Amino acid sequence: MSDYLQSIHGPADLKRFSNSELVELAAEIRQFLLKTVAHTGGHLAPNLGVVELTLALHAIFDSPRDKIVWDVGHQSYVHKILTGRYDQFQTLRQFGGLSGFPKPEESEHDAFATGHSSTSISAALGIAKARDLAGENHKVVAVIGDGSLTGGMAFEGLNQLGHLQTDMIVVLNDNEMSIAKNVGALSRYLNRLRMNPKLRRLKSDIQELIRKIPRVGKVTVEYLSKLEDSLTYLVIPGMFFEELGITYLGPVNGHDIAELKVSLRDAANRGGPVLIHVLTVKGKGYELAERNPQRFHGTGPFELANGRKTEEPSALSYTEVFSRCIVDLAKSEPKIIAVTAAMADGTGLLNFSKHFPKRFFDVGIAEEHAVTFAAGLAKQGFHPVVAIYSTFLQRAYDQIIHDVCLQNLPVVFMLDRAGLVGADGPTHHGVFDLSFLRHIPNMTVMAPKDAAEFQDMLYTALHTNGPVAIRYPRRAGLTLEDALAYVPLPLGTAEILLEGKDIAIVAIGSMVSPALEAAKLLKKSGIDCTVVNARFVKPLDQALLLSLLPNHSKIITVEENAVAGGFGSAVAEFLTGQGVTGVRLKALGIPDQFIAHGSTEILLAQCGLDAEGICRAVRELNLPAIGIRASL
Ligand SMILES: Cc1ncc(C[n+]2csc(CCOP(=O)(O)OP(=O)(O)O)c2C)c(N)n1
Ligand SMILES: CC(=O)[C@@H](O)[C@H](O)COP(=O)(O)O
Ligand SMILES: [Mg+2]
Repeated sequence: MSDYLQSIHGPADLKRFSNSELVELAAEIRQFLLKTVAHTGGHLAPNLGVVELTLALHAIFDSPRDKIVWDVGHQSYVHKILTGRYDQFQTLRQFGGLSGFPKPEESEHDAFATGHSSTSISAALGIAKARDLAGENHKVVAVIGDGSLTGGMAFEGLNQLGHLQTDMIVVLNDNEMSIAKNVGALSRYLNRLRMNPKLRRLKSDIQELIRKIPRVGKVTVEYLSKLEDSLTYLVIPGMFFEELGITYLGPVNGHDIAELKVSLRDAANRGGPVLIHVLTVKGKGYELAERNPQRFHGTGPFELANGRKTEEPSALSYTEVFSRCIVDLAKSEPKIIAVTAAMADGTGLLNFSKHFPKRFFDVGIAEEHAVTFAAGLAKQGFHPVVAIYSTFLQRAYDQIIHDVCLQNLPVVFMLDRAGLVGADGPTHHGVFDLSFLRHIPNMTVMAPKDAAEFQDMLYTALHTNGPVAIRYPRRAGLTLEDALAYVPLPLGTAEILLEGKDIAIVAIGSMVSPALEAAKLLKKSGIDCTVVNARFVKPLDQALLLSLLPNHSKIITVEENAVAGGFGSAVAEFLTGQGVTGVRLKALGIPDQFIAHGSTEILLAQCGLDAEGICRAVRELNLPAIGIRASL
């Protein structure tokens, strides 16, 4: 095994490497990736697949002068290692350590921050246009996966790229995988290109032949060039990218550094928009990941020898509860349809897809489409359940308003990963959904305090004639006595869990449990709290809130969502709207800043959203204030 990595401080150091040395370096990087990610966890398989591609990119281009934009950015580890972050790499995804995604604050080589998919072509085009407007001269490369290419934004970018004819390269990293096997007509199309290298050779043979015919006047040249087009379309149906005005190169073997370098150089020399179709193997070089790339797409720490997770997640997660219940409920309710945007496993719908293949739709990475598709189903009498991580639903804000809520359609939104998600960091924290959903007319918004209540909420949502969102966190460790039991909840009803007299803590969802814990601790120091499980952010339990007022002049709300516009705001709006004065209100939640990556325990504590933090806030609020009394 070579020992080159230590000596690479930046991509400039790569320029002196021969192709055979780069091959050795690729092997060394793979070992380093495996050793480190087995310890830290992270997106292993995507990175193992792009080792040669990243080496070739940095060997040909001159970062940071040339800009490389990584789509999603979960495959940027090799780029990080080669751009001066080798020494810090063992801090990957840990609090205070390297981010798992490109981050311009971290390095000048990270040309653009990413985390959500399908943005790279648009961002790179903007960067390339800015270069042209400023009269600068450098190259811009977008690296996008075949999964991310299914996102609508990618096509919006390609559409403008073909129109503007900007000098820019799109590297399409095609490993036939999204997180799961890539699906859809586009994937089928790429497959045809991939399977047809012979036809591609035939195309260049035809072009070569026509070029060799002696020129006999303009008309003949035009005729021949039309003939070339027709023959091309004849042998390769739908040369989609070229039709858009983007030169298509490939397919290229993404594990052959020499071939990659030739293609990248060729693309750079051509100028104008070029797409290079690169074929890679997700998980390359680690047999277990090659065999099961989905398992190693994103992984926690694991044992290298057998791939087993070092820390098995404790007990039950909300995802698992959902997975079981939706199958159970769908057995007696044939109108239930499940929709995912490329996250069948992550959202717990894999189970459903096996039980009800005809009632399950993976639409690809296309959250906007998923929501409007569900709206169409609902309009025709079905009851779609759209399971999308909170952070990715941000994409579909307009579709929720315009296509679902405006028509009051019964679509159920299952917002997994709501709140702080931990190691993925600010691009993935789901801390805005309560704010962006609760103000939409017709929408019902709920958040469960535990697994049993979660089941009741799912049942209630499926028996509500209008849009409903249920948001729940990534964290596991739930218990459930009665596996499949459902109690319908009257909409907009909260519950008092603990009666006290000094202060009311009104908590929602994941914050109910730390609120109860805080109340226990506070009781020991003589502060007697009422604890309310709000259950609904919309409709609010207005009667219960008003009933607190005679005995509580201090109310504290707690939510794992941005304070701005969230649950606490809803309570404050309601109380001020009622003309209530003299109540001291405090809203605890995510402050007005992006929260870093790290363990959720650390992050929650940092935001004051653990029992200790709630105690602190209660004590502060409980300090005597002169002349304040609640009144209606
Ligand atoms: C908008 C959005 N939806 C979903 C995801 C979750 N996600 C992350 S990577 C990924 C698959 C991407 O596939 P591809 O681009 O082909 O990259 P690969 O992992 O195969 O290298 C998905 C669905 C995301 N990051 N952003
Ligand atoms: C890169 C990406 O967006 C996903 O792979 C995400 O990291 C998955 O998160 P979970 O591990 O919470 O499913
Ligand atoms: Mg892929």
